[in-house]
Amino acid sequence: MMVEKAGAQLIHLDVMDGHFVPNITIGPLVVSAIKERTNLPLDVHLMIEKPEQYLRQFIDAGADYVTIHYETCTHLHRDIQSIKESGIKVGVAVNPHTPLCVLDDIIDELDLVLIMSVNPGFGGQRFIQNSISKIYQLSKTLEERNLEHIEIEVDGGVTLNNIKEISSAGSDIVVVGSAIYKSQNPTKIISQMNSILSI
Ligand SMILES: O=C(CO)[C@@H](O)[C@H](O)COP(=O)(O)O
Repeated sequence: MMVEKAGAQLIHLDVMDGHFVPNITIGPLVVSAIKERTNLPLDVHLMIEKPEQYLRQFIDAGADYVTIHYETCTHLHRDIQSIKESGIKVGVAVNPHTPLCVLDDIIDELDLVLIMSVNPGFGGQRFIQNSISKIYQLSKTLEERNLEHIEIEVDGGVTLNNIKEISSAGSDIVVVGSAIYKSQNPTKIISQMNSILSI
């Protein structure tokens, strides 16, 4: 896989259902086909309503992380436990309008928090600048609560121009779509980003 050879560390897969977000992408069959073509961890981001009905299928398809949205889960704690019981990593994503405090009572159950830095649904959008203070705030909270093993992931509008600021604010994982896939030279972009991040 090109991005793996170029130095990507993880494959982030956007699953969209045309309900929670106004776009439709892939399902478990595609996740399992990608699993066969890479050794990188698969980070499956479920932008779907009623994710609890589909967790088993994405776990069986080979997800190493499953991330569900705070906004789609009526019984978030139960859904987190279902993912954890399968032995893979669990993440919770928050939309740009959702304050981090909604995670206060479940955050210690998590492996990852995904801060959406665009409104979910489409690639190619502009990074929402307020996300920087959100990343700082989460990073500070994790430090204060002795939860620094929880990874902070940032998704949407990441480019060569802002990746340093995003990383310095405290993110551990940055998801990059258009900046790589719409580039004339994706390998070079990955290598430049890795060098900015000292990877
Ligand atoms: O989940 C989403 C959008 O819903 C993101 O993963 C974006 O698709 C990332 O793409 P760019 O913003 O980097 O183009």
